[in-house]
Amino acid sequence: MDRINTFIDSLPRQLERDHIVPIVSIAAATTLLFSTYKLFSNRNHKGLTKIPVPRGGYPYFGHMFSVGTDPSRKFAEWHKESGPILQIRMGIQTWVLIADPEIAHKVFVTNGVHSSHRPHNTFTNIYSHNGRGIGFSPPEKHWRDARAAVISIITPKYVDTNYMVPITREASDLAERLIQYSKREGGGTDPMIHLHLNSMNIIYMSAFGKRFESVEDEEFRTVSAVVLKQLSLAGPEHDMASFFPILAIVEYLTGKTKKMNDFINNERDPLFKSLITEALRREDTNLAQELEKFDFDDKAKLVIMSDLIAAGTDTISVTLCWVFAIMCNYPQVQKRAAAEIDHFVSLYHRLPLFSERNSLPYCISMLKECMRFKPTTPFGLPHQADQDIIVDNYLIPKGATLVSCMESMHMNPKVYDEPERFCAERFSDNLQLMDTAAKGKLEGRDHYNFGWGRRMCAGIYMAEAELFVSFVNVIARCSIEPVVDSTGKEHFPNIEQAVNSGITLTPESYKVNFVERTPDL
Ligand code: HEM
Repeated sequence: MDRINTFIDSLPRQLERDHIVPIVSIAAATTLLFSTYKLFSNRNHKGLTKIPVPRGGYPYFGHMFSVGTDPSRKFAEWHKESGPILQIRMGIQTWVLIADPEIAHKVFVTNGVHSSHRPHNTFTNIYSHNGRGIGFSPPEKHWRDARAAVISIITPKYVDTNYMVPITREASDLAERLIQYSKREGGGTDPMIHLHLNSMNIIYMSAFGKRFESVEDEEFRTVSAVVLKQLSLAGPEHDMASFFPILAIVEYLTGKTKKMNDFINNERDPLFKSLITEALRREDTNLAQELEKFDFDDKAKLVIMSDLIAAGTDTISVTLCWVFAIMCNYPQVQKRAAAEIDHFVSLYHRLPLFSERNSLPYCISMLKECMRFKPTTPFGLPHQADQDIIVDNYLIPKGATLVSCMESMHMNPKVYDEPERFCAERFSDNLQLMDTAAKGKLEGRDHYNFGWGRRMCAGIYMAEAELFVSFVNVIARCSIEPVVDSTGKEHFPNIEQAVNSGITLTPESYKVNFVERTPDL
């Protein structure tokens, strides 16, 4: 009951507690009736193994209050106790949590036809104008067309021909900015905003044919805020009504759903409309122009562009933010990576291109290990089963939200030796492109950050090109060092804690010094 009271206390202040108690009680009664009905109407699945249910479930609320503020850690704890596949209830929703890549492969790839929907979410429904675009649309014709249109301008060949110059220029600017801001600010700089400008400029150039000069740019700040707000609102914590339908009343009374609608209709849409109009007038080819060749309505075009900017910005900056934090904490690894880059430069008097990545095997393996060690998203983007699925004799019920638990998967001792240890050479025998590894056989996968099956990330090649080129440029120019306070104490970024930012899992905000070691080449 304490947990229920805590929950009630946490609800928006505009609603008096006295109003909420009856609402929640009605909800509890409704669900009890609903559960009883479900119990009697359930089909008989004789001979199947029941998916283990972790401790901590409560009537009506299910595991909602046991999940706590760090669901990724909690799920990892449950997996350790109860196994690699678990079933929990989150209000009226059933979630199936998966920590074993073999099971995930069977669920998302072998049974991909029935495991590629996205679960209902109030915000993503508003965001996507009822299922338009790629990321949150049902796996039907519109999604296939939208995905194909976007993939056509981020294929490896297209990226090599069209984006390598901007990627390299942005990476060089990033290194310079990090050095200058470290000098200017004294006491270190927080790299996050600079990383955001770096990844935003690349995807912005390809989508709209324009870029921003500095992190102070007014428009950059506006677009950046819209992107981050979208990613944050898409998190399940903003969607209580999908777990407890009765709370739709609360969300209506507090105006939460209206605020989401207002944000999309009055902020996101006008911004993207004007960006598209501007992009269509440009001479250089960009995605906005490419989309004109397809039969999408205006809203669909807008959502596709919004998907691309959201998918290609924060994911890259969060990943690099972890990489830099890890480098500062592991100076010997950083030195070895720098030595490998310096060796290339001493031979060719220039930095390596992405197409020459095989000359830097230590850096490739180390980047993969960073992504294994600190996953970019806690759960990828959850899928949903559109019919009952049987895997390893377990019944995954129709409608279940399917969650790939990245942290648990990446710390699974069945897959990785000594998973808790950061081991930069771990992938020395698997230097293939992340794109090839993700799309190939299960045994050849390096990590699972890019998700699964039909909904797998559409931009893996571009993502790795950005990560590699940005990393090489920064480490070639400077060393990443801890901030030293007036008593001489060194302060390292905290890599033990992660902050759940909706879809991504970011490091706690930190400052480090990017100390120049070589001039720009
Ligand atoms: C480190 C960088 C990135 C990470 C970790 C990442 C991760 C992911 C994940 C986990 C998904 C969901 C997969 C699933 O449902 O199983 C996804 C989807 C997607 N990603 Fe990425 N991504 C990254 C970069 C990019 C970039 C650079 C682009 C585009 C240029 C991109 C475009 C997309 C798109 C369009 C989807 C939606 C796919 C669909 O629903 O069909 N991503 N990404």
